[in-house]
Amino acid sequence: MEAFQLLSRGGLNFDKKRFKNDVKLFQGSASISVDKDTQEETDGSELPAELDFFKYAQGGSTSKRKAPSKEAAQSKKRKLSPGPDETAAPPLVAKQRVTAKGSKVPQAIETFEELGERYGLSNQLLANLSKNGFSTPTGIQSHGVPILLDSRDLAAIAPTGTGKTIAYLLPILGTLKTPNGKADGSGVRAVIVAPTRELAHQIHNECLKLAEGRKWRIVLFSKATANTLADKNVRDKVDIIISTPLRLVASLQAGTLNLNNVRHLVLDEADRLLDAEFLSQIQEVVAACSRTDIQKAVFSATLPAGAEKIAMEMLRDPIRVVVGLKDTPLPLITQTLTYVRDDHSKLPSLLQYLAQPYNPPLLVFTSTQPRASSLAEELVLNNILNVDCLHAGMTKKEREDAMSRMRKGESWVMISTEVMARGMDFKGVREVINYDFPTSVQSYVHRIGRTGRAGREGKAVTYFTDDDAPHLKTIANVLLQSGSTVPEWMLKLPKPSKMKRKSMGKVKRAEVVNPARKIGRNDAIKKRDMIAGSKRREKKLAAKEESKAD
Ligand SMILES: Nc1ncnc2c1ncn2[C@@H]1O[C@H](COP(=O)(O)OP(=O)(O)OP(=O)(O)O)[C@@H](O)[C@H]1O
Repeated sequence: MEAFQLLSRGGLNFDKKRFKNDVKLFQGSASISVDKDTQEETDGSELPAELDFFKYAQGGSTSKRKAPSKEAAQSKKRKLSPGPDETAAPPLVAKQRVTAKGSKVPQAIETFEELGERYGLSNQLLANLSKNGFSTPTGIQSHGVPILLDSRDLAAIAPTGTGKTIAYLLPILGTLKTPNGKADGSGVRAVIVAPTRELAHQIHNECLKLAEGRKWRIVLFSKATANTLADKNVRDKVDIIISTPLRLVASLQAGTLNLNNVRHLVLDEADRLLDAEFLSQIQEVVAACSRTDIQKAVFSATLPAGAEKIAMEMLRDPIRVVVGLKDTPLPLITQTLTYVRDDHSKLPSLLQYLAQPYNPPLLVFTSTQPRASSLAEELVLNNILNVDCLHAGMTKKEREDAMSRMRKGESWVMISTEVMARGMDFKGVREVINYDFPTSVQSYVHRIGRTGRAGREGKAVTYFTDDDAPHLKTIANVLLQSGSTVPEWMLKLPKPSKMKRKSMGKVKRAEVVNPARKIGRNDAIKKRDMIAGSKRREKKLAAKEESKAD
């Protein structure tokens, strides 16, 4: 059985003693990095003297550490080899614990074929699963699919990259049966909501692959398609809409969309959709889905208590499934917390990191759009190859182009903001760098979850400065929970107050990552082109000289 399935499958009693060798394999990764001008290396027991965190901590030592740099050794082994999707699955693994709470929980499946026997899932759907390489269900698929096919409401919490998309798409397609609502009256029958355009697009693609061979009309809701669907005759033939909340609400308010035949409503990245920014839009969508027998499901890798309460109130007699530990990254991701003295020291640290062989594509998260653009420019000016940037301040076309380069493996370093943190599935991303500290545990879990997908190994590095220190313990606990070892002094830091927790990652940072450089984007591009031109001329000249010598 593939490592991915093993890792993410259910198994109610995870016996740590019995699997102690596997457990060991998961441990020993939170560490510690490179000691040059701007970064300090720390190990499990001692605190670098320069770190002034004792103002937060009670106890610990001030002596300098002497631990060897495990990171440096590892980086020597790294190869610069862009190849988005070919990473091998890891050789281990332990089963993840699954808890399913609710009344009359349906039995989980072991194989997709059981769905044919138990629920009459069509051979075509089963064939499409296998055609896409989905031979064995993951944990959330084993447990979640029967629940949804039993027409139950579901709150599903499962780690990043463990196949939640298929867990809700498969039952929807399995239940819709005939296309164009012939048997079910007219009008859209399923709505899937996602927080970003890019994620909605990705879900749409997954849905098309799974639906291949059937004539279901599956629409990615955009300005253009919303206009087309304003015509009721067209709209009535649509089976599934995949959309961001705002787009749906705009059409509902314009009276050009009707959701009163919707039988399935899925909120992907539910905690994000139920936060203050989206909540009223989601409430409007839910209210518009007026069928009393509608099935609702919420999915996410994280579901903090507040969001869970709202979700549970929205669902009817729900079953709550949790795979692994809530709000916890997969142990497949090697996590590192790296000290950098201050914000200005991050750029040299990153350049130093990129000067070593690394595994592209690499995803780098900044806290704001201007910082993402500024960092991308700086990398280009420093001759880093194939740098790209994607944030919500870019035009639709720019975002689509950046996505397309990323999918084709043409981007080696992608700089982004929270917009890319959730749901995006680039299987080949092997390294994530949190250039700016995440704003919450959830943000951390989702950002680093862009690597370590579908059973592959990944690596996540998080830079922290003195300003981030009050929140270090919160993230250190996440590392610990996911099986990484964490320096003891970090765990001795006091717990931040509720007030403090809210300020996590919200340090005031300059818009430009290199304040020494005050040039605009155009100047940066000009300079890059000039450098490239001069290199080309040099090469030409050298070639001429060579041929003369011959
Ligand atoms: N049964 C399966 N076997 C093998 N691969 C699978 C299976 N199900 C899904 N995958 C693959 O796993 C990857 C991750 O799936 P998906 O994007 O649905 O994860 P997710 O749990 O929704 O992650 P996130 O929380 O980040 O949104 C995808 O590339 C998908 O094709």
